[in-house]
This record gives sequence, C-alpha cells and structure tokens, in this order.
Amino acid sequence: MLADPSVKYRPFPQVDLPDRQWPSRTITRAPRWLSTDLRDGNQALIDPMDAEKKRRMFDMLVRIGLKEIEVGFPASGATDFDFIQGLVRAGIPADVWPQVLTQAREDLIVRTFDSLEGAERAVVHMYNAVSPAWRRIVFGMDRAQVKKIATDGVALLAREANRRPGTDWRFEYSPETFSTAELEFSLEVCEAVCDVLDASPDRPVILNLPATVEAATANIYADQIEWFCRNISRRDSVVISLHPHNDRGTGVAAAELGVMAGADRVEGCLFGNGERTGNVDLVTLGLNLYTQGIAPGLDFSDVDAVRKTVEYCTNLPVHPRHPYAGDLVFTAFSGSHQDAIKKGFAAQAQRNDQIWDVPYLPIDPADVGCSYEAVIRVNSQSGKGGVAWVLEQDQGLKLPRRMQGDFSRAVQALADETSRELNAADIWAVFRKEYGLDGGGRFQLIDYHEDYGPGGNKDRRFAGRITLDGREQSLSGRGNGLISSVLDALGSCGVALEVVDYHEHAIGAGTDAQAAAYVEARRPDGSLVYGAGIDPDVATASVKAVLSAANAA
Ligand SMILES: CC(=O)SCCNC(=O)CCNC(=O)[C@H](O)C(C)(C)COP(=O)(O)OP(=O)(O)OC[C@H]1O[C@@H](n2cnc3c(N)ncnc32)[C@H](O)[C@@H]1OP(=O)(O)O
Ligand SMILES: CC(C)C(=O)C(=O)O
Repeated sequence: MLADPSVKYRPFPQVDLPDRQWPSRTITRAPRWLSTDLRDGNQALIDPMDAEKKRRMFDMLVRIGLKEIEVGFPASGATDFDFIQGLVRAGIPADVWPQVLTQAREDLIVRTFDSLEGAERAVVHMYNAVSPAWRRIVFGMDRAQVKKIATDGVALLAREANRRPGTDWRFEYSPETFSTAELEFSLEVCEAVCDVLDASPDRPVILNLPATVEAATANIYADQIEWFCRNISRRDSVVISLHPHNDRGTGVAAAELGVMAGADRVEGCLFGNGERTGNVDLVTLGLNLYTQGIAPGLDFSDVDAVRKTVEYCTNLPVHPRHPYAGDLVFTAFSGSHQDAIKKGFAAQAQRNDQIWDVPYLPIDPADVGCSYEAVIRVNSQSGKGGVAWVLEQDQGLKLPRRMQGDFSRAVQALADETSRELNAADIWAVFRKEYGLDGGGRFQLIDYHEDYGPGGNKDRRFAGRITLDGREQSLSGRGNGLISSVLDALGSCGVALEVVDYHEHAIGAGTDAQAAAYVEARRPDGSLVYGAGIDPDVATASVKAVLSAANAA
C-alpha cells in the first residue's frame, strides 16, 4: 500500500445540495422490490445457474412475495433464453412482472423480445454506461454519442413492443454507472429516454439509478438520488429505482438513504449475491424494515430455508455472521451478552405486551423461524447466566442464582481445558458429575425412612441406608424438619453443615414429572457448598441434595 494514497486515489466530490431533505425523513413503508438474483446475481457466479436451479430460485422468489423478478439476460445465450421461454410457456403468476435485461444493440434487443414471445406482461430493461470513464475507456464516445446509444436503443424497444401487441410491455432504463457520472448528464439522458418512450403517469418508465460501482459514502448516493428526483421533469411519470452494489460494504445503507431521498423501488439480490462484493441484500433490507415495525412485503418467516435454497442455487455460502440469517447471528457465547439475553427473555415473558425488548437481539429469532435453543451457546467466554440457560433449556433445571456461579466454575474449567464449545450434553455431564447424580461422591443414598418423634411435626427422625466411601451403612438423625434431621445424621459422620438456602421445583408434568432440589450449605469455616438432587419424590430429592452438598464438603 502507498504511504500517501492521495497520489493514486481521489476523494469523491460532494453533491451541491445544501437544502437536502433526506436526512430528516424516515422510511414509513416498503419500497417496491425487484430481485435480480437470476440476472445480476447469476452473471456473477462461477457456475451460472442451470435451468433447474433457476426454476427453483424463481419459485422461491415468488413464494417470498417478489412481484418484480429480473429473470435473465435473454440475449446472453441459450440457457437464459430457453429458461425465460420456458417460464412464459409454463405461466407466470398474474401478479408477477418478469423483467429482462439487454444492451442497447438492435440484434440483442430483438432476441430479447423473442424470448418473451407469448408473455402476458413483461418489463424490458435496457442499459448503457454514461459516466466519463466508461465514455472514454469503453465506448470512446462523447456525451452526445452516448446519449444517442440510449435514445436509439429505447426507440428500438418501442418498435419491438409495437410489433408485439399481445404483451403488456413496460420499460426500464438504467444509466449504468449513474453514481460515478455527472448528474446533469444522467438527467439529460433520462429525460431523452422518457421522451422517446412517452412516459406518462399510467405508463411510467422505470429509471433505475445504479451504483454500478459503489464509490462514495452512502450520503452522497442519497444526495444524488434526491437531486435527481427533484430535477426530473415528469416525476409522476417515472418510477425511481435504486440498484446499489456493495463495493464499500455500504450497499444496504445506500439503499436505505436512497429510499429516504425519494426512490420508489430497490433492485437487489438475496443475501447480497451479485457482481464483485454483490448487489444490495434484499433480506437485510426487508428485515431492517421489519424491525422498525414496517411490513416489508417479503416473507422471511423461514429464513433458513431461503438461505439453503440460495446456497444451493448459487453454490456460495452465506456468511455465519450475515445479518438475520447467518448461523451465528442469534447466538451469544459471551457471558455478559448471555446474562442480558436471559434476563431479557424472562422480562419479556412477564410483560403484558408484545413489544420486543430483549438486549442484544434486534429481532425475535422466532419471527424468522429460528428457535431460542441456539441463542445461547457456551464456550470459555461464557458466564453463569449462559450456562444456566442451556441447562434450563435442555434439562428443565432452574438453578438458584448463587448456585449458577458455583456450577459455572466447573463448566468454565472444562471449556478452558478443552478449548472448544460445550454443547448441552457436555454441560449436563458436568452437572451430573459435579453434584454426584451418578454416584461417585463419598455419600450416596440407598434408601431412607422418616418418622416423627414424640414432638410430632417438629420432631422428625431420619433413618437412612447410605454408602459412605463405598461401604454401606446406616445413619440416623433428628431435627425439626427432614433436612435438619439429615444434617444431624451427617454430623455423626463428622460432616458439619448448616443449610442457608434451599429451592425445589418440578421438572416436567404428569406421571413423568420429577422434582429437583438445590441446597446451599455453609461449613464451619464459613465457606459455601452446593448440592443438587433429582428424584420423582420431592422429599427424596431434597435428601439427595443434602448428601450432594455433603459430598462437596
Ligand atoms: C452492470 C451490468 O451488470 S450490465 C450487465 C452485464 N451482463 C452481462 O454482460 C451478461 C450477459 N452478456 C453477454 O452474454 C454478452 O456480453 C453479450 C451477449 C451481451 C454481448 O456479447 P458480445 O457482443 O460478444 O461481447 P461484449 O459483451 O464484449 O460486447 C462489448 C461491446 O458491446 C458494447 N456495449 C457494452 N455495453 C453496451 C450497452 N449497454 N449498449 C450497447 N453497447 C454496449 C461495448 O462497447 C463493446 O463494443 P465494441 O465491440 O464495439 O467495443
Ligand atoms: C444494468 C445495471 C442496472 C447494472 O447491473 C449495474 O449498473 O450494476
């Protein structure tokens, strides 16, 4: 890299628009969407989609709710041409407009119209680049010549349409490279195109203003769009469309600001496939709107299925951190995030309204078909809240607060030792081991009997059979409750404990229900130990929990 990049790169000039309005506008409804997955997306693939993949993509786009779909570049070759003819023959849903792209060349235009033979309706989209670099480098033409490519081209569109009156034709024109062209020249070309096509309010022309290469910050694109919307002479006879690419990684921002600046329509691809760094991502745009309380008109309620289809058709993976849809976007590994999310879910469950307010989760995962189970996952960065969450989701165990800290230390030790993610089975195994659920501690309950002394209810007697250090023996004790009588019995084995906290709850319901009991106990030196017991009988669960604490002591 250069020490001084200014010798090679120039900053993008500002747009002279001191009274710009877009910064204080908000988006209040979804724009019209066009999917160009089958065109811009497809042309950028290592292996372009075959007919089967195209059909699968098309059907999914229709299911999602796309009403405008660019189905290909028919003059590119037989694959696109035949696919488009096949779609037309099979019948395109009545509320869906197929769109096709062509260069402004007569033979290509004729072939493009041929591909749509028999269609009820279609949009023919023609482009030519207008910016200085393309004029100079690609075409070797001046402004007038480049403008003539456009006007001659759209005249051919009108001619071909007139020759085929059985189809309801609409037109889209893209001054390709709009974002790096002089605004006045783009406007001049678009005005001329609208004149030739006789744009009117009932037959508006789509003017698509692409950021063919994203070359400036998103606010500059918004300025360009607002400037264009203000200056185009027949605003009511044109649909202003955006086509942002993502070279600077700000395609989504550019599209959003462009809509605030007055655009009616956005062209993009699912998950941002497309040339180089991609077209703007329709999934992110749609769900961004959704999280502002605006119905996007696109159904991503099973975003995972959408992702799998796109991955299959494009043979490109969607990044695990991709907004809303990546494998890891609803997953928190880090302790403080887990703690906040766990509290957020609990608060959400207690509130009496639907408003979503869970820390770190901008959208309810359930709305896009994701379950809550995977929201919190555990590794060495995790904390007690996350560990407790996984145990609760997996086993239904609701550990008391302080015990969460005790248990999490054991889980943390394993995570550090193994340097990997711990799944629910790992965590459950640590719990069973830590609290002696499978045996292994000094004290294990075989069975016990409880009765009352002369003092009645406050005079409980515990008589148990346990294994102590592997040897079976009897144990008895007395207290004013079951737990204190077990503690008394343990005292005779030299274990002095005072219970400072006790919790119990049911796990599950009906005949399969179990009870979980948790004990926090203090040793003579003041240190705390914890125990847990699980049993179909709640009293037995509590006895086991006390013995479990004794094992820890
Ligand atoms: C920004 C975009 O994504 S635009 C869409 C791009 N998509 C594609 O190109 C995919 C499909 N394309 C193709 O299959 C082929 O490029 C075809 C069939 C369209 C044309 O193929 P060919 O004629 O063999 O070659 P090629 O694409 O290189 O054409 C370049 C010529 O077209 C001219 N040209 C480029 N764009 C346009 C345009 N929009 N209108 C008119 N002429 C154009 C170039 O100046 C060049 O002219 P020259 O030969 O006189 O120098
Ligand atoms: C054809 C146009 C719209 C295009 O794909 C672009 O400019 O990126």
